[in-house]
Amino acid sequence: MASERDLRILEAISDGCSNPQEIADRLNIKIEAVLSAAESLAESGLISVDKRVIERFSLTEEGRRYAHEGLPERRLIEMIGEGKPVSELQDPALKIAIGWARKKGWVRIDKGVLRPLGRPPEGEDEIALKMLLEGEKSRSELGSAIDLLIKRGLVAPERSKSWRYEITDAGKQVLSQSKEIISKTAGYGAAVTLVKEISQLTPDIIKSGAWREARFRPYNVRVPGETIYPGKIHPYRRLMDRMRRIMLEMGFTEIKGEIIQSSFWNFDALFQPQDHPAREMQDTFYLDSRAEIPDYRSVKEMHEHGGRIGSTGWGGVWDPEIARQEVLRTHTTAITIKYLADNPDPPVKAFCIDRVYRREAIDATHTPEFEQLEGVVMDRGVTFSNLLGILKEFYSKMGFEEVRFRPGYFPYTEPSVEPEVWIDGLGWVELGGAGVFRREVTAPFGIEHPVLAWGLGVSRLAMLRLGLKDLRLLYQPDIGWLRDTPVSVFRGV
Ligand SMILES: N[C@@H](Cc1ccccc1)C(=O)O
Repeated sequence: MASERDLRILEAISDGCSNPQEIADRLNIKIEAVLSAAESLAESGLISVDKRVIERFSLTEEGRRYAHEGLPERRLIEMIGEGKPVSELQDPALKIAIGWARKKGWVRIDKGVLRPLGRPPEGEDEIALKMLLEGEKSRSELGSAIDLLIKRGLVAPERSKSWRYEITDAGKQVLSQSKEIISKTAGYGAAVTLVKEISQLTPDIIKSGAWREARFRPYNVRVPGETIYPGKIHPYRRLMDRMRRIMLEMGFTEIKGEIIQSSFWNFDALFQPQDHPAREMQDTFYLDSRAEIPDYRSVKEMHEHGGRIGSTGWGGVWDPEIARQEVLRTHTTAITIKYLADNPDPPVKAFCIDRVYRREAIDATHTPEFEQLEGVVMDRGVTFSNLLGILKEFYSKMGFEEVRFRPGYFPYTEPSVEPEVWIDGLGWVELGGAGVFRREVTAPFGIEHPVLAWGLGVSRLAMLRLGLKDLRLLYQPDIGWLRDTPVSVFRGV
Protein backbone atom coordinates (compact mmCIF):
# COMPACT_ATOMS: atom_id res chain seq x y z
CA MET A 1 0.00 0.00 0.00
CA ALA A 2 1.35 3.36 -0.97
CA SER A 3 1.07 6.68 0.88
CA GLU A 4 0.46 10.08 -0.61
CA ARG A 5 4.15 10.74 -0.63
CA ASP A 6 4.89 7.45 -2.38
CA LEU A 7 2.39 8.29 -5.07
CA ARG A 8 3.87 11.73 -5.60
CA ILE A 9 7.31 10.19 -5.89
CA LEU A 10 6.02 7.51 -8.21
CA GLU A 11 4.48 10.20 -10.34
CA ALA A 12 7.69 12.19 -10.44
CA ILE A 13 9.59 9.11 -11.54
CA SER A 14 7.00 8.39 -14.17
CA ASP A 15 7.47 11.97 -15.42
CA GLY A 16 11.15 11.25 -15.94
CA CYS A 17 12.74 12.41 -12.70
CA SER A 18 15.30 9.68 -12.28
CA ASN A 19 17.44 10.67 -9.35
CA PRO A 20 16.68 11.37 -5.71
CA GLN A 21 17.88 14.97 -5.71
CA GLU A 22 15.70 15.89 -8.66
CA ILE A 23 12.68 14.36 -6.98
CA ALA A 24 13.46 15.98 -3.64
CA ASP A 25 13.70 19.37 -5.35
CA ARG A 26 10.52 18.91 -7.29
CA LEU A 27 8.46 17.81 -4.31
CA ASN A 28 10.28 20.04 -1.88
CA ILE A 29 11.06 17.21 0.53
CA LYS A 30 14.27 15.85 2.02
CA ILE A 31 16.45 13.58 -0.08
CA GLU A 32 16.46 10.98 2.72
CA ALA A 33 12.69 10.82 2.48
CA VAL A 34 12.99 10.12 -1.25
CA LEU A 35 15.59 7.41 -0.67
CA SER A 36 13.44 5.78 1.96
CA ALA A 37 10.26 5.89 -0.10
CA ALA A 38 12.04 4.69 -3.22
CA GLU A 39 13.39 1.75 -1.31
CA SER A 40 9.92 0.59 -0.38
CA LEU A 41 8.55 1.35 -3.86
CA ALA A 42 11.31 -0.83 -5.25
CA GLU A 43 10.53 -3.53 -2.74
CA SER A 44 6.93 -3.63 -3.91
CA GLY A 45 8.14 -3.79 -7.49
CA LEU A 46 6.74 -0.40 -8.53
CA ILE A 47 10.07 1.04 -9.59
CA SER A 48 13.46 -0.31 -10.52
CA VAL A 49 16.59 1.12 -8.95
CA ASP A 50 19.98 1.29 -10.53
CA LYS A 51 22.69 2.18 -8.03
CA ARG A 52 26.09 3.27 -9.22
CA VAL A 53 29.14 5.12 -8.07
CA ILE A 54 29.94 8.23 -9.99
CA GLU A 55 33.10 10.21 -10.11
CA ARG A 56 33.11 13.94 -10.61
CA PHE A 57 36.04 16.28 -10.79
CA SER A 58 36.40 19.87 -9.75
CA LEU A 59 39.20 22.42 -9.46
CA THR A 60 41.16 22.91 -6.27
CA GLU A 61 42.00 26.45 -5.29
CA GLU A 62 45.38 26.19 -6.98
CA GLY A 63 43.81 24.58 -10.02
CA ARG A 64 41.37 27.47 -10.31
CA ARG A 65 44.19 29.97 -10.21
CA TYR A 66 46.07 28.17 -12.98
CA ALA A 67 42.91 27.79 -15.02
CA HIS A 68 42.74 31.58 -15.05
CA GLU A 69 46.42 32.48 -15.23
CA GLY A 70 47.78 29.48 -17.10
CA LEU A 71 49.94 26.64 -15.80
CA PRO A 72 53.32 27.68 -14.36
CA GLU A 73 55.17 26.01 -17.25
CA ARG A 74 53.03 27.95 -19.74
CA ARG A 75 53.81 31.23 -18.03
CA LEU A 76 57.46 30.24 -17.94
CA ILE A 77 57.49 29.84 -21.71
CA GLU A 78 55.96 33.25 -22.09
CA MET A 79 58.43 34.75 -19.66
CA ILE A 80 61.67 33.41 -21.10
CA GLY A 81 61.04 34.63 -24.64
CA GLU A 82 63.97 33.38 -26.74
CA GLY A 83 65.80 32.07 -23.68
CA LYS A 84 67.01 33.04 -20.23
CA PRO A 85 70.02 31.95 -18.16
CA VAL A 86 69.04 29.32 -15.60
CA SER A 87 70.91 31.34 -12.96
CA GLU A 88 68.21 34.00 -13.26
CA LEU A 89 65.50 31.43 -12.68
CA GLN A 90 66.29 30.40 -9.13
CA ASP A 91 62.92 31.10 -7.53
CA PRO A 92 61.58 27.77 -6.11
CA ALA A 93 58.25 28.30 -7.87
CA LEU A 94 60.08 28.70 -11.18
CA LYS A 95 62.04 25.52 -10.55
CA ILE A 96 58.79 23.59 -10.43
CA ALA A 97 57.71 25.23 -13.65
CA ILE A 98 61.02 24.32 -15.28
CA GLY A 99 60.59 20.73 -14.11
CA TRP A 100 57.22 20.48 -15.79
CA ALA A 101 58.32 22.27 -18.95
CA ARG A 102 61.21 19.83 -19.32
CA LYS A 103 59.00 16.85 -18.64
CA LYS A 104 56.68 18.05 -21.36
CA GLY A 105 59.58 18.59 -23.74
CA TRP A 106 58.88 22.30 -24.09
CA VAL A 107 62.34 23.53 -23.17
CA ARG A 108 65.92 22.50 -23.13
CA ILE A 109 68.89 23.77 -21.20
CA ASP A 110 71.71 24.76 -23.47
CA LYS A 111 74.96 26.02 -21.90
CA GLY A 112 73.15 27.25 -18.82
CA VAL A 113 70.40 28.94 -20.82
CA LEU A 114 66.84 27.74 -20.77
CA ARG A 115 65.47 27.83 -24.32
CA PRO A 116 61.95 27.12 -25.58
CA LEU A 117 61.51 24.47 -28.27
CA GLY A 118 58.94 26.27 -30.35
CA ARG A 119 55.56 27.35 -29.12
CA PRO A 120 53.84 24.39 -27.52
CA PRO A 121 50.20 23.90 -28.46
CA GLU A 122 47.58 23.90 -25.73
CA GLY A 123 47.86 20.57 -23.87
CA GLU A 124 45.05 18.25 -22.83
CA ASP A 125 45.64 19.22 -19.23
CA GLU A 126 45.22 22.89 -20.03
CA ILE A 127 42.04 22.20 -21.95
CA ALA A 128 40.69 20.14 -19.07
CA LEU A 129 41.47 22.91 -16.58
CA LYS A 130 39.54 25.43 -18.67
CA MET A 131 36.59 23.08 -18.99
CA LEU A 132 36.51 22.68 -15.24
CA LEU A 133 36.10 26.43 -14.88
CA GLU A 134 32.55 25.89 -16.12
CA GLY A 135 31.84 23.49 -13.24
CA GLU A 136 32.18 19.83 -12.32
CA LYS A 137 32.91 17.36 -15.07
CA SER A 138 33.12 13.61 -15.48
CA ARG A 139 36.15 11.58 -16.49
CA SER A 140 34.91 10.99 -20.00
CA GLU A 141 34.47 14.70 -20.60
CA LEU A 142 37.93 15.55 -19.35
CA GLY A 143 40.05 12.90 -20.99
CA SER A 144 43.20 11.22 -19.85
CA ALA A 145 44.97 14.33 -18.56
CA ILE A 146 42.86 14.16 -15.45
CA ASP A 147 45.07 11.77 -13.48
CA LEU A 148 48.07 13.99 -13.83
CA LEU A 149 46.05 17.03 -12.75
CA ILE A 150 44.92 15.13 -9.66
CA LYS A 151 48.51 14.20 -8.88
CA ARG A 152 49.51 17.84 -9.19
CA GLY A 153 46.79 18.74 -6.72
CA LEU A 154 44.99 20.93 -9.24
CA VAL A 155 41.88 18.81 -9.54
CA ALA A 156 39.98 17.05 -6.79
CA PRO A 157 38.03 13.89 -7.54
CA GLU A 158 34.83 13.19 -5.70
CA ARG A 159 33.08 9.87 -5.66
CA SER A 160 29.43 9.67 -4.89
CA LYS A 161 26.71 7.13 -5.11
CA SER A 162 23.94 7.75 -7.52
CA TRP A 163 20.58 6.18 -7.84
CA ARG A 164 18.61 5.99 -11.03
CA TYR A 165 14.94 5.23 -10.78
CA GLU A 166 12.61 3.96 -13.40
CA ILE A 167 8.97 3.16 -13.11
CA THR A 168 7.96 -0.45 -13.80
CA ASP A 169 4.77 -1.66 -15.49
CA ALA A 170 3.34 -2.51 -12.09
CA GLY A 171 4.20 1.01 -10.99
CA LYS A 172 2.46 2.54 -13.99
CA GLN A 173 -0.62 0.55 -13.18
CA VAL A 174 -0.74 1.65 -9.56
CA LEU A 175 -0.19 5.21 -10.63
CA SER A 176 -2.98 5.22 -13.17
CA GLN A 177 -5.37 3.59 -10.72
CA SER A 178 -4.62 6.11 -8.04
CA LYS A 179 -4.89 8.97 -10.54
CA GLU A 180 -8.35 7.81 -11.40
CA ILE A 181 -9.32 7.96 -7.79
CA ILE A 182 -7.66 11.30 -7.39
CA SER A 183 -9.38 12.78 -10.40
CA LYS A 184 -12.73 11.65 -9.06
CA THR A 185 -12.09 13.31 -5.74
CA ALA A 186 -10.40 16.52 -4.73
CA GLY A 187 -6.76 15.62 -5.22
CA TYR A 188 -3.97 13.98 -3.32
CA GLY A 189 -5.62 14.68 0.02
CA ALA A 190 -8.31 12.24 -0.96
CA ALA A 191 -5.70 9.67 -1.87
CA VAL A 192 -4.37 9.95 1.65
CA THR A 193 -7.70 9.14 3.20
CA LEU A 194 -7.90 6.33 0.74
CA VAL A 195 -4.58 4.74 1.59
CA LYS A 196 -4.33 5.98 5.16
CA GLU A 197 -0.65 5.52 5.65
CA ILE A 198 1.40 8.17 7.35
CA SER A 199 5.16 8.27 7.40
CA GLN A 200 5.54 11.41 9.43
CA LEU A 201 3.54 12.72 12.34
CA THR A 202 2.85 16.44 12.00
CA PRO A 203 1.27 18.90 14.45
CA ASP A 204 -1.76 19.02 12.13
CA ILE A 205 -2.26 15.28 12.22
CA ILE A 206 -2.10 15.39 16.00
CA LYS A 207 -4.45 18.39 16.30
CA SER A 208 -7.03 17.11 13.86
CA GLY A 209 -7.00 13.65 15.38
CA ALA A 210 -6.33 12.17 11.91
CA TRP A 211 -3.75 9.90 13.48
CA ARG A 212 -6.60 7.84 14.99
CA GLU A 213 -7.59 6.49 11.60
CA ALA A 214 -4.11 6.48 10.13
CA ARG A 215 -1.79 3.59 9.62
CA PHE A 216 1.79 4.44 10.41
CA ARG A 217 4.45 3.30 8.09
CA PRO A 218 6.99 1.22 10.01
CA TYR A 219 10.59 2.41 10.01
CA ASN A 220 12.67 0.79 7.35
CA VAL A 221 16.05 0.36 8.94
CA ARG A 222 17.61 -0.94 5.75
CA VAL A 223 17.39 2.32 3.85
CA PRO A 224 20.86 3.62 3.07
CA GLY A 225 21.27 6.66 5.26
CA GLU A 226 23.40 9.66 4.61
CA THR A 227 26.99 8.95 5.66
CA ILE A 228 28.17 11.40 8.25
CA TYR A 229 31.65 11.80 9.63
CA PRO A 230 31.43 13.17 13.13
CA GLY A 231 34.59 14.08 15.01
CA LYS A 232 35.89 11.16 17.03
CA ILE A 233 38.87 10.22 19.08
CA HIS A 234 41.76 8.85 17.01
CA PRO A 235 41.62 5.03 17.06
CA TYR A 236 45.15 4.78 18.39
CA ARG A 237 44.51 7.31 21.13
CA ARG A 238 41.32 5.44 22.00
CA LEU A 239 43.22 2.20 22.29
CA MET A 240 45.84 3.79 24.52
CA ASP A 241 43.11 5.26 26.71
CA ARG A 242 41.67 1.77 26.99
CA MET A 243 45.02 0.36 28.09
CA ARG A 244 45.38 3.16 30.61
CA ARG A 245 41.94 2.40 31.98
CA ILE A 246 42.75 -1.30 32.31
CA MET A 247 45.90 -0.51 34.26
CA LEU A 248 44.03 1.88 36.54
CA GLU A 249 41.32 -0.73 37.10
CA MET A 250 44.02 -3.21 38.05
CA GLY A 251 45.19 -0.82 40.75
CA PHE A 252 48.23 0.74 39.09
CA THR A 253 49.24 4.39 39.38
CA GLU A 254 50.28 6.25 36.25
CA ILE A 255 53.71 7.84 36.21
CA LYS A 256 55.36 10.14 33.66
CA GLY A 257 58.93 11.02 32.86
CA GLU A 258 61.11 13.04 30.52
CA ILE A 259 61.65 12.13 26.89
CA ILE A 260 65.30 13.11 27.21
CA GLN A 261 67.08 10.85 29.67
CA SER A 262 70.63 10.39 30.78
CA SER A 263 72.22 7.13 29.69
CA PHE A 264 72.39 6.55 33.42
CA TRP A 265 68.63 6.02 33.76
CA ASN A 266 68.10 4.59 30.30
CA PHE A 267 70.93 2.02 30.55
CA ASP A 268 73.28 2.05 33.54
CA ALA A 269 70.66 1.93 36.28
CA LEU A 270 69.30 -1.12 34.48
CA PHE A 271 72.64 -2.89 34.67
CA GLN A 272 73.19 -2.68 30.94
CA PRO A 273 76.95 -2.86 30.42
CA GLN A 274 78.45 0.28 28.94
CA ASP A 275 79.53 -1.64 25.84
CA HIS A 276 76.10 -3.23 25.36
CA PRO A 277 75.18 -3.32 21.66
CA ALA A 278 71.74 -1.81 22.33
CA ARG A 279 73.47 1.43 23.31
CA GLU A 280 75.11 1.82 19.95
CA MET A 281 74.42 4.71 17.65
CA GLN A 282 72.40 2.58 15.27
CA ASP A 283 69.85 1.86 17.99
CA THR A 284 69.86 5.01 20.06
CA PHE A 285 69.40 8.68 19.35
CA TYR A 286 72.19 10.41 21.24
CA LEU A 287 72.13 14.11 22.02
CA ASP A 288 75.38 16.02 22.29
CA SER A 289 74.48 17.15 25.79
CA ARG A 290 75.36 15.87 29.25
CA ALA A 291 73.01 15.36 32.18
CA GLU A 292 73.38 15.61 35.91
CA ILE A 293 73.39 12.14 37.39
CA PRO A 294 72.80 11.11 41.00
CA ASP A 295 75.41 9.67 43.34
CA TYR A 296 76.56 6.75 41.27
CA ARG A 297 78.98 4.96 43.56
CA SER A 298 76.79 1.92 44.20
CA VAL A 299 75.92 1.58 40.49
CA LYS A 300 79.58 1.84 39.46
CA GLU A 301 80.52 -0.72 42.09
CA MET A 302 77.79 -3.08 40.85
CA HIS A 303 78.89 -2.82 37.20
CA GLU A 304 82.56 -3.28 38.03
CA HIS A 305 82.54 -5.88 40.81
CA GLY A 306 78.99 -6.97 41.53
CA GLY A 307 78.54 -4.98 44.75
CA ARG A 308 77.84 -6.95 47.91
CA ILE A 309 75.25 -9.37 46.58
CA GLY A 310 77.50 -12.14 45.38
CA SER A 311 77.41 -11.03 41.72
CA THR A 312 80.53 -10.70 39.63
CA GLY A 313 79.34 -7.56 37.82
CA TRP A 314 80.46 -6.92 34.26
CA GLY A 315 84.07 -6.16 35.10
CA GLY A 316 86.05 -3.38 33.44
CA VAL A 317 85.78 0.28 34.38
CA TRP A 318 82.41 1.99 34.60
CA ASP A 319 82.69 5.52 33.24
CA PRO A 320 80.40 8.26 34.62
CA GLU A 321 80.95 10.33 31.46
CA ILE A 322 79.22 7.65 29.38
CA ALA A 323 76.38 7.62 31.91
CA ARG A 324 75.97 11.40 31.53
CA GLN A 325 75.35 11.27 27.80
CA GLU A 326 71.81 12.26 27.05
CA VAL A 327 69.58 10.14 24.82
CA LEU A 328 65.99 10.06 23.66
CA ARG A 329 64.62 7.34 25.89
CA THR A 330 64.73 4.01 24.07
CA HIS A 331 62.29 2.36 26.45
CA THR A 332 59.93 3.35 29.22
CA THR A 333 61.88 1.15 31.63
CA ALA A 334 64.00 4.29 32.16
CA ILE A 335 60.95 5.88 33.76
CA THR A 336 60.02 2.99 36.03
CA ILE A 337 63.53 2.38 37.38
CA LYS A 338 63.87 6.08 38.24
CA TYR A 339 60.50 5.93 39.99
CA LEU A 340 61.56 2.87 42.00
CA ALA A 341 64.84 4.52 42.93
CA ASP A 342 62.83 7.48 44.26
CA ASN A 343 60.31 5.17 45.97
CA PRO A 344 62.28 2.16 47.24
CA ASP A 345 59.74 1.15 49.90
CA PRO A 346 56.96 -1.34 49.16
CA PRO A 347 54.37 -1.50 47.85
CA VAL A 348 54.76 0.08 44.42
CA LYS A 349 52.38 -0.60 41.56
CA ALA A 350 52.99 1.84 38.74
CA PHE A 351 52.72 2.08 34.98
CA CYS A 352 53.82 4.41 32.23
CA ILE A 353 52.36 4.54 28.75
CA ASP A 354 54.39 6.78 26.52
CA ARG A 355 56.51 7.35 23.47
CA VAL A 356 59.99 5.97 23.01
CA TYR A 357 62.59 6.47 20.27
CA ARG A 358 64.93 4.20 18.38
CA ARG A 359 66.96 4.64 15.23
CA GLU A 360 64.93 2.38 13.00
CA ALA A 361 64.60 2.58 9.25
CA ILE A 362 60.95 3.31 8.59
CA ASP A 363 58.94 0.50 7.04
CA ALA A 364 55.59 -1.19 7.47
CA THR A 365 56.47 -2.59 10.88
CA HIS A 366 59.07 -0.13 12.18
CA THR A 367 58.93 3.53 13.06
CA PRO A 368 61.58 5.49 14.97
CA GLU A 369 58.94 6.66 17.41
CA PHE A 370 56.49 4.31 19.02
CA GLU A 371 54.73 3.72 22.30
CA GLN A 372 55.36 1.34 25.14
CA LEU A 373 53.31 0.39 28.13
CA GLU A 374 55.55 -0.25 31.09
CA GLY A 375 54.49 -1.70 34.39
CA VAL A 376 56.19 -2.51 37.69
CA VAL A 377 55.02 -4.21 40.84
CA MET A 378 57.25 -4.18 43.89
CA ASP A 379 56.13 -5.77 47.15
CA ARG A 380 57.05 -8.27 49.78
CA GLY A 381 56.96 -11.79 48.40
CA VAL A 382 55.71 -11.10 44.84
CA THR A 383 56.80 -13.81 42.44
CA PHE A 384 57.39 -14.61 38.82
CA SER A 385 53.99 -16.37 38.67
CA ASN A 386 52.32 -13.19 39.85
CA LEU A 387 53.97 -11.48 36.89
CA LEU A 388 52.61 -14.02 34.42
CA GLY A 389 49.16 -13.73 36.00
CA ILE A 390 49.15 -9.94 35.72
CA LEU A 391 50.22 -10.07 32.07
CA LYS A 392 47.60 -12.70 31.25
CA GLU A 393 44.93 -10.60 32.87
CA PHE A 394 45.99 -7.46 31.03
CA TYR A 395 46.01 -9.20 27.64
CA SER A 396 42.69 -10.84 28.25
CA LYS A 397 41.18 -7.45 29.12
CA MET A 398 42.56 -6.23 25.79
CA GLY A 399 40.72 -9.08 24.07
CA PHE A 400 43.61 -11.54 23.59
CA GLU A 401 42.50 -14.75 25.20
CA GLU A 402 45.44 -16.97 24.39
CA VAL A 403 48.74 -15.91 25.88
CA ARG A 404 51.96 -17.83 26.26
CA PHE A 405 55.44 -16.96 27.51
CA ARG A 406 58.70 -17.67 25.79
CA PRO A 407 61.97 -17.54 27.72
CA GLY A 408 63.74 -14.31 26.90
CA TYR A 409 66.77 -12.29 27.84
CA PHE A 410 67.17 -8.73 29.12
CA PRO A 411 70.23 -7.53 31.00
CA TYR A 412 68.03 -6.30 33.84
CA THR A 413 65.69 -9.21 34.52
CA GLU A 414 66.06 -12.81 35.63
CA PRO A 415 64.08 -14.81 34.77
CA SER A 416 62.96 -13.03 31.61
CA VAL A 417 60.09 -13.83 29.27
CA GLU A 418 58.59 -12.61 26.05
CA PRO A 419 54.81 -12.78 26.13
CA GLU A 420 53.09 -13.87 22.94
CA VAL A 421 49.44 -13.76 21.98
CA TRP A 422 47.66 -15.97 19.51
CA ILE A 423 46.21 -14.21 16.48
CA ASP A 424 44.10 -16.20 14.04
CA GLY A 425 45.85 -16.16 10.72
CA LEU A 426 49.16 -14.95 12.14
CA GLY A 427 49.96 -17.45 14.87
CA TRP A 428 51.92 -16.51 17.99
CA VAL A 429 52.96 -12.87 17.96
CA GLU A 430 55.49 -11.44 20.38
CA LEU A 431 54.22 -8.42 22.24
CA GLY A 432 56.90 -7.30 24.63
CA GLY A 433 59.32 -8.29 27.34
CA ALA A 434 58.99 -8.99 31.04
CA GLY A 435 60.81 -10.37 34.01
CA VAL A 436 61.87 -9.95 37.61
CA PHE A 437 64.49 -7.22 38.12
CA ARG A 438 67.90 -8.62 38.99
CA ARG A 439 69.40 -7.76 42.37
CA GLU A 440 72.11 -6.02 40.36
CA VAL A 441 69.43 -3.50 39.37
CA THR A 442 67.58 -3.12 42.65
CA ALA A 443 70.33 -3.37 45.30
CA PRO A 444 72.23 -0.18 44.36
CA PHE A 445 69.03 1.81 44.97
CA GLY A 446 68.22 0.17 48.28
CA ILE A 447 65.23 -1.70 46.86
CA GLU A 448 64.94 -4.80 49.03
CA HIS A 449 61.85 -6.51 47.65
CA PRO A 450 61.21 -8.26 44.35
CA VAL A 451 60.22 -6.11 41.39
CA LEU A 452 58.09 -7.52 38.58
CA ALA A 453 58.58 -5.51 35.41
CA TRP A 454 57.35 -5.57 31.86
CA GLY A 455 57.23 -3.45 28.75
CA LEU A 456 54.72 -3.95 25.97
CA GLY A 457 54.77 -2.70 22.40
CA VAL A 458 51.64 -0.59 22.27
CA SER A 459 51.74 0.13 18.55
CA ARG A 460 52.28 -3.57 17.84
CA LEU A 461 49.27 -4.38 19.91
CA ALA A 462 47.26 -1.64 18.21
CA MET A 463 48.17 -3.03 14.80
CA LEU A 464 46.84 -6.42 15.77
CA ARG A 465 43.75 -4.99 17.42
CA LEU A 466 42.96 -2.77 14.44
CA GLY A 467 43.96 -5.34 11.85
CA LEU A 468 46.58 -3.11 10.21
CA LYS A 469 49.26 -4.28 7.84
CA ASP A 470 51.15 -1.03 8.06
CA LEU A 471 52.17 0.53 11.36
CA ARG A 472 52.62 3.93 9.75
CA LEU A 473 48.87 4.38 9.49
CA LEU A 474 48.81 4.97 13.24
CA TYR A 475 50.94 8.05 12.83
CA GLN A 476 49.72 9.49 9.55
CA PRO A 477 46.40 11.27 9.51
CA ASP A 478 44.93 9.27 6.65
CA ILE A 479 41.44 10.71 6.55
CA GLY A 480 39.97 7.72 4.73
CA TRP A 481 41.26 5.27 7.30
CA LEU A 482 40.21 7.50 10.18
CA ARG A 483 36.71 7.74 8.79
CA ASP A 484 36.39 4.05 8.04
CA THR A 485 37.74 2.74 11.34
CA PRO A 486 34.71 1.96 13.45
CA VAL A 487 34.91 2.82 17.11
CA SER A 488 33.30 -0.51 17.90
CA VAL A 489 36.46 -2.60 17.39
CA PHE A 490 37.30 -1.78 20.97
CA ARG A 491 35.21 -3.95 23.16
CA GLY A 492 34.00 -2.29 26.28
CA VAL A 493 35.12 1.20 25.37
N1 LIG B 1 62.52 -2.65 28.01
C1 LIG B 1 62.25 -3.85 27.28
C2 LIG B 1 61.00 -4.53 27.77
C3 LIG B 1 61.12 -5.00 29.19
C4 LIG B 1 60.67 -4.20 30.23
C5 LIG B 1 60.79 -4.62 31.55
C6 LIG B 1 61.33 -5.87 31.80
C7 LIG B 1 61.77 -6.67 30.77
C8 LIG B 1 61.67 -6.23 29.49
C9 LIG B 1 62.07 -3.48 25.78
O1 LIG B 1 62.05 -2.33 25.45
O2 LIG B 1 61.95 -4.34 24.94
